[in-house]
Amino acid sequence: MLTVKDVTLRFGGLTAVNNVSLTIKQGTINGLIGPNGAGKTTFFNLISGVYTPNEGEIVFDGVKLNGKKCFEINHIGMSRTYQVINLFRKMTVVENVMVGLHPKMKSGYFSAILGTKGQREEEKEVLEKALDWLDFVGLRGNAYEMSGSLSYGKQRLLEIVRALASNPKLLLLDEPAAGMNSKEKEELFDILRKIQNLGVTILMIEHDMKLMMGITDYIFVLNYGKKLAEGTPVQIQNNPEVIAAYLGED
Ligand SMILES: Nc1ncnc2c1ncn2[C@@H]1O[C@H](COP(=O)(O)OP(=O)(O)OP(=O)(O)O)[C@@H](O)[C@H]1O
Repeated sequence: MLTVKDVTLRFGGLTAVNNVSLTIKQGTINGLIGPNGAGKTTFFNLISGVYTPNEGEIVFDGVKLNGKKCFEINHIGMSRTYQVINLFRKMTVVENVMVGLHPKMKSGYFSAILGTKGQREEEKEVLEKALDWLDFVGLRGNAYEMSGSLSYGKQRLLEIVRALASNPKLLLLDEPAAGMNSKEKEELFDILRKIQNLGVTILMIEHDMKLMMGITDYIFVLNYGKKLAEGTPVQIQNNPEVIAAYLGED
């Protein structure tokens, strides 16, 4: 569903992503790992349209992405979360999810201003859908709290569900478990499985190796901008080059 071919991105003299090729299969959970500065977030920024590659090609669901803007890529079915939490902190939890749903609303700008019956009904539908999504990640009880007042782990879940609300085919998660305690990580594990069961493909950056090795079908390893290895979690854990560069002997 996603094919990246010989992609390179340079920041001046620094080659942050260096001739990387990979393929992601529909319905799988994929990990992207590697040491700090390896180019993982830059790689996410490339496939989600924040940057355009200097060289190479990115094809998603049959569409070439090079040169497309983030919102266009979102429309064709890719959504993402960020390493730094990026919620509307002064909006309620449910409103944050409604923002994720709004691009799908049918009624136009003028009916929104005039508050027509159709528009009010659609708002109600959007609210109900948003509440259903909150149920999906166990946040319905927090629906009317300010999102900025949620615990860190819950804010991460809210980011994920907001990204999911636009019904992506591919979901990119940048360090979803960062700052979570072990109970929250267990919940995240179950939620990731549920997302996979919805038919959504996942690519995630994560430093928690227990979570990564337990949940992913396939892992890609970056080191100094280059792809060092790819394989199943067992293959990656036993790869001497990956152990030397990133995982360590333990
Ligand atoms: N906008 C930018 N301008 C210049 N250099 C950048 C920019 N963004 C990232 N870099 C550099 O590109 C390299 C890759 O960074 P990137 O953030 O993609 O790594 P990462 O693998 O995500 O690291 P981490 O695990 O620390 O988040 C680093 O050397 C970084 O300093």
